[in-house]
Amino acid sequence: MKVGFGCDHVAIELKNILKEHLEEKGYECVDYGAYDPNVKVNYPEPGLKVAEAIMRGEVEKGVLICGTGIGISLAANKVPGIRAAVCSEPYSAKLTVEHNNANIIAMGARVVGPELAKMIVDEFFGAKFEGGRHAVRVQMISDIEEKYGAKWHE
Ligand SMILES: O=C[C@H](O)[C@H](O)[C@H](O)COP(=O)(O)O
Repeated sequence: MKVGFGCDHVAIELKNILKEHLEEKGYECVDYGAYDPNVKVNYPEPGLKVAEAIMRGEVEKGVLICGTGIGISLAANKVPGIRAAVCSEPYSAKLTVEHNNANIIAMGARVVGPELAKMIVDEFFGAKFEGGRHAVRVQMISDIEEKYGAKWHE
C-alpha cells in the first residue's frame, strides 16, 4: 500500500520515525513535507497536499501530524472524500477504519510519543472497513458533502 505523509514544523521527527516504521513493514511511503524543523509550515498546507494526493489516487491512505493533530485534520477534512481522524490511542485508530472508513490517521506530536504513535498506526493500517450499517452512515457523511456542492467518486 502507498501511504502519504504530511506534517508541520512541530512533527518532522515523529513523521520520520513513523515513515521508517511503516517502510520496514513493506509500505511505500510518499513524503509531502514538511522537511526542515527550522522553517515554520502552516498545517493546512501539508494537510491539503496529502488529502489531494489521496483524491488523485497517488496514495491510498495518509498519516498527518501537527502539534495536536487537530489543525491538520481539520484542513484535510475539507477535501471531499477525506475522512481524517485524530487518534491518541490504538482503540480509536482501529475503530475509525472499521466503522468510519477513515482514510487518514492524524496525530499530535505534542500529545503522543513515538512508541504509542507506532501502535496507533499499526492498528489503523491493520484494520478493515466493516461496511454494512457503517456504510450507511459513511454515505450520510458523503451526502452532507454533496449537499454543500462537493462530489467525490470512490
Ligand atoms: O493544530 C495545530 C497544530 O497543533 C500546530 O502544530 C500548532 O498550532 C503549531 O504551533 P506553533 O506555531 O506554536 O509551533
